[in-house]
Amino acid sequence: QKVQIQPTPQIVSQPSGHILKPEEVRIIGANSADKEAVKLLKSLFSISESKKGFPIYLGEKSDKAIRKYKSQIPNKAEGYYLSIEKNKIVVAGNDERGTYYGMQTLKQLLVDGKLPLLNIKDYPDITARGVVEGFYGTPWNYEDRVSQLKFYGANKLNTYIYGPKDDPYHRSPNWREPYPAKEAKAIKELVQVANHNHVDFVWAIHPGMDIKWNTADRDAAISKFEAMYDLGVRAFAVFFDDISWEDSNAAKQADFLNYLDDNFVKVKKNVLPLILCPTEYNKSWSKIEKGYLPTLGEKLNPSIHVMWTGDRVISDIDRQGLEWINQHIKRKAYIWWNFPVSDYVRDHLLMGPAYGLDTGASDLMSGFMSNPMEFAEASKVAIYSVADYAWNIKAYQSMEAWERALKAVMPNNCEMFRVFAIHNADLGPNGHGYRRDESWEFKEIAEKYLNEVKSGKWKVETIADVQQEFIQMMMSAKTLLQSTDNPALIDEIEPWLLQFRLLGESGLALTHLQVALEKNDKAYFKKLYSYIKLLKEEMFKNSNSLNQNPYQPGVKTGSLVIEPLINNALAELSKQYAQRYNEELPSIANYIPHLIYTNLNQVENLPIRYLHKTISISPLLEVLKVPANGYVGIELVPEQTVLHSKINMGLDEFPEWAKIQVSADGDNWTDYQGKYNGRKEWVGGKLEGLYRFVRMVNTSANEQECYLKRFEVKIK
Ligand SMILES: C=CCNC1=N[C@@H]2[C@@H](O)[C@H](O)[C@@H](CO)O[C@@H]2S1
Repeated sequence: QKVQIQPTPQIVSQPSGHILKPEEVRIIGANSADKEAVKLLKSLFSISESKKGFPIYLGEKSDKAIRKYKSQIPNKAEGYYLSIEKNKIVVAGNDERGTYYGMQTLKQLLVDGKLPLLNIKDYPDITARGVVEGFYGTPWNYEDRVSQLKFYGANKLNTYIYGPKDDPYHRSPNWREPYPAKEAKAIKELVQVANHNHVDFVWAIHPGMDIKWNTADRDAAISKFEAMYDLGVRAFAVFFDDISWEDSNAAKQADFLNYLDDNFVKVKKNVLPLILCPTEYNKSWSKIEKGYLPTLGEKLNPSIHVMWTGDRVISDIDRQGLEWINQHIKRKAYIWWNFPVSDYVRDHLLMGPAYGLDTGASDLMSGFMSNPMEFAEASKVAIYSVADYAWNIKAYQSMEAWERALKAVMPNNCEMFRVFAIHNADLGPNGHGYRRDESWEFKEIAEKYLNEVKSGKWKVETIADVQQEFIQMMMSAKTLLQSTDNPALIDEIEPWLLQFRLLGESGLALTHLQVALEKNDKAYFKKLYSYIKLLKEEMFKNSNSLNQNPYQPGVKTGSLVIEPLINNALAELSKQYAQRYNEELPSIANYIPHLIYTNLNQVENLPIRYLHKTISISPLLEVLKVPANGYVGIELVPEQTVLHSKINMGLDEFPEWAKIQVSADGDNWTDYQGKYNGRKEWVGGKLEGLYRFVRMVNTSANEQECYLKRFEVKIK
């Protein structure tokens, strides 16, 4: 039988039977072996004081206790040799972390009081593997982080990079200031938890918003690093991402990093190599001829890592893209993979498989970090898969890892969790154009069902298949809401569970509309229709009260297949009702008629929200580049009376290069007079007449930049 080990080991022998868990064990090498490994071993077995216990040899390749097995140990950082035999067990690490990982594997193999007889030679493909808490939004809390660090230890992830954008002591305005006592204490404790789980705690500083290239700010960074060093931090990063491009001077950034390297990292000796998050951090933003990346490649001390998100901000990672970047930065890219981060699609959860990762790229990366969602527990599904990928790249299978991840996160309800996860994977339309597959096992039935609804010739078994899926959604939501195996997870995803249950229920009711038509029961149809309306009103209420945030407020679930299926079938069946009974029912399918209006491909996929007569563009987190005659705005379908508009471009005053304009036909434009309010937002008032377009346009002759923090229009 095949043993299942996470992450997938490099070399495992075929098990030749098993032994029962020894009553008592004797540890040979306890005082020289890695102490966390010893602690883990003692937590698994009862230790006999006398000589008669079952021998477990534990230690690193330089230890006497395992000298006999030295030649079996892979000569790779964090590698280990594990052998489970009838009369002994050997856990031998190439280094301390290797021994610890050998013990983590042994722990996984101890199932139902039995151990398989086998031997393993194992080691990681990628040196630095883990998570960068680098998202916008509510930073993880202390308990989240402790739980994460333990999860990383168990899954052989060795790095956690602390860089939450919304921590004012990581970024502006207080990157120069030491943490207040309470926060400092928490970080000190987290570093200790990290050490107990063999995770390198990397503290990142983000000076880019207001750094001055002078000795004062250089030394401010050093003194902040010293303060973090005093809290136990032994690994550091410097982030220059998402800042205005004037400050993205590669030579200055490189000098700054080299100065920190020469005057802090190299001086301290026990500090890991520095990590830089560059401004030009993906290929779509790079203009090699301008020299940003080549300058970093030339000037940065060779030991400094350079982070990279791939061909785009949110991107698959492949060999070709890695070869491209590595040649320019003259080192192996340290990947910051923007999955399952959802800070640009906050109304969605990303619970699907981690795919789009090249299994032929193990020699091209120095690090692989997942940038997760603000929901720590929910992010573990993807983080688990990233752990499997980064440890053994060629063996990685995203779907298989995903199945195991679901079980790891919800051990007692993984089947119900799977129903939820499979229908909560895609992000919906977004500014990055990044999409994920969703409901892939239901798509075919959904297609068949909708075609049968349209033709009016539906089959009972198709309806039964669809009813089964909708009922399972309700069962999943209810079971998970009442589950106890991971309460922190349920707290995080509760809004989506409530929505998921209602979506399933509305789907089920929908199938009964067909029953009503079959029985020619007009009254029943109308009762069902108003029932579905009630369900949708409750979903609307959820979406306007839960998970509220200034970016993508609300709760979207099943948005790729299930929700459109229900809306399309509903529209179709109410049409059939109208034809049969010559009576129109009020439309309750929730489509938004209004559109984004732009010639900028950075924002062409941004979703439009429509709520209480206000139409708004989903905000962008990154810097928006607007070439001459570039514009972004809203197309009102059909034309409307504009009552009020608000636009926030993240600039202190309204730029002279921009104009706000309106038009009825998209050809003749009129200036829309407005002014800045106290919150540096442009505000425009009521307009006479009907308009179809409202836009911001760059009327200058050069490319300009701004942010798109808010763009909304209120109609009559
Ligand atoms: C290699 C550097 C990556 N830096 C990034 N900063 C931003 C992150 O803070 C966001 O979470 C992420 C998703 O919205 O987009 C870019 S990715």
